[in-house]
Amino acid sequence: MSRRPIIAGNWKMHKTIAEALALVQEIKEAAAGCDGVEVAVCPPFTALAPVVEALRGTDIAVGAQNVHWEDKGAYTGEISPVMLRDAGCRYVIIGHSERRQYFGETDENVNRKVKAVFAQGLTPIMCVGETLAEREAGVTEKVVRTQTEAGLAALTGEQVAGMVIAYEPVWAIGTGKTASDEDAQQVISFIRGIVAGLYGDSAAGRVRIQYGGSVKPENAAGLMAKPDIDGALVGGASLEAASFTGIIRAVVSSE
Ligand SMILES: O=C(CO)COP(=O)(O)O
Repeated sequence: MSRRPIIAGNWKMHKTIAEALALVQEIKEAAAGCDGVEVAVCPPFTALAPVVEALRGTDIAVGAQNVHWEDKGAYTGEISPVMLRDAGCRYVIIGHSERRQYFGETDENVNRKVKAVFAQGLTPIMCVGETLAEREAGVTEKVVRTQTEAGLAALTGEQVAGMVIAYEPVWAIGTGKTASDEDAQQVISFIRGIVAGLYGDSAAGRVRIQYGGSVKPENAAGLMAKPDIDGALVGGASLEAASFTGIIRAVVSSE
């Protein structure tokens, strides 16, 4: 089963509109011809519509970094799936560890958001991953299983097959510490097994599962060469065109 890898840049809380437009212009030029992988950028909300406009006519997709589960209502400060579709998004990152850690995101809310995003025809990038304390306590699989099962509850097999899951060990995010290729492969293959148990082999064979956590041009090819790793969710290295496109090229050449 061949799955097209997806390299997505999670810009987090970085870039004004002008900076965002300058970055996507460079990415657009440098990523032209990298057809073997799908490329996506996830700017902050304020830059979504201008970035969508700047990327019109290219294959580069745009994603948001969070969403509310209701389509509209009295939820001051929130952004709905309808609004993200309206802005031209294709993807939505849901359940990032920074949202779990700093903003009280729960597994239950992740699941609500995943379902709400599908209802608007958008594709979730659902994040799971253990903290350092959890890894050291030997409960990585337990934590990842709980997050994955709760996040994927009550979906259809076709929905799961079409979505993206990102395995991001919290201890590897922004720390410069990357999971070894083998450790990342092991947990990602474990997640694929959970999907198989819940939704069958067909969905498990099609769902794309990314690795995220200090991915750089130097370590991307080794990670992507692993059989179950279908791309990367890139933080810091996605903020500069040279490093982001370096990752894309490393992945294209390892395919
Ligand atoms: O959180 C991440 C992507 O969502 C990873 O961030 P870094 O690539 O900066 O470690």
